[in-house]
Amino acid sequence: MSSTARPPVDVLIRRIDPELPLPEYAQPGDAGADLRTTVDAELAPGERVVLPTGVAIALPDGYAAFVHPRSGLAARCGVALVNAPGTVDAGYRGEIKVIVVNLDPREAVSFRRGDRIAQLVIQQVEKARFHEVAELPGSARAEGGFGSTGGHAAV
Ligand SMILES: O=c1ccn([C@H]2C[C@H](O)[C@@H](COP(=O)(O)OP(=O)(O)OP(=O)(O)O)O2)c(=O)[nH]1
Ligand SMILES: [Mg+2]
Repeated sequence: MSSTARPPVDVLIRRIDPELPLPEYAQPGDAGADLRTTVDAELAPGERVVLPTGVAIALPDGYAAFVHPRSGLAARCGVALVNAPGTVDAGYRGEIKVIVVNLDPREAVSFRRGDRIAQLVIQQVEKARFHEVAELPGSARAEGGFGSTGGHAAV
């Protein structure tokens, strides 16, 4: 059977921390490559921290990388990313960082150097050319916003 998978995009990566493994896809079909923290950290309930990952990348033009949370950490420990998904621009050459928050109301959470804390999803992104107009074309939704289709109180 022939595969319909597209070939992976080539991304240059620089190891800032030479001892830790590069980001890896845990399973062949995974969308995100796991990122590791290079430092230990303990977060009290409600505390946030910026964790370094020890890697920097150069994406091709027309791509971006998105720093997504790991669902297991969220479900087990209440760990979220403050800016999820974090956006890594194609032109960014600095170390990828992860802005982690402990949303558990009672328990502290600990990370050890090398722990997988987030996942990096690489995607093609469109660039818009904005055309200013006085009136936008009509649509079924029109200006109906949050909750306007029912189920929650409309804002
Ligand atoms: O989770 C993240 C999000 C961003 N970045 C890096 C890559 C990105 O290209 C840069 C800027 O991110 P963003 O544009 O989201 O932040 P900003 O506050 O708008 O900063 P800037 O004014 O530098 O664009 O920071 C990370 O390392 N991790
Ligand atoms: Mg920005």
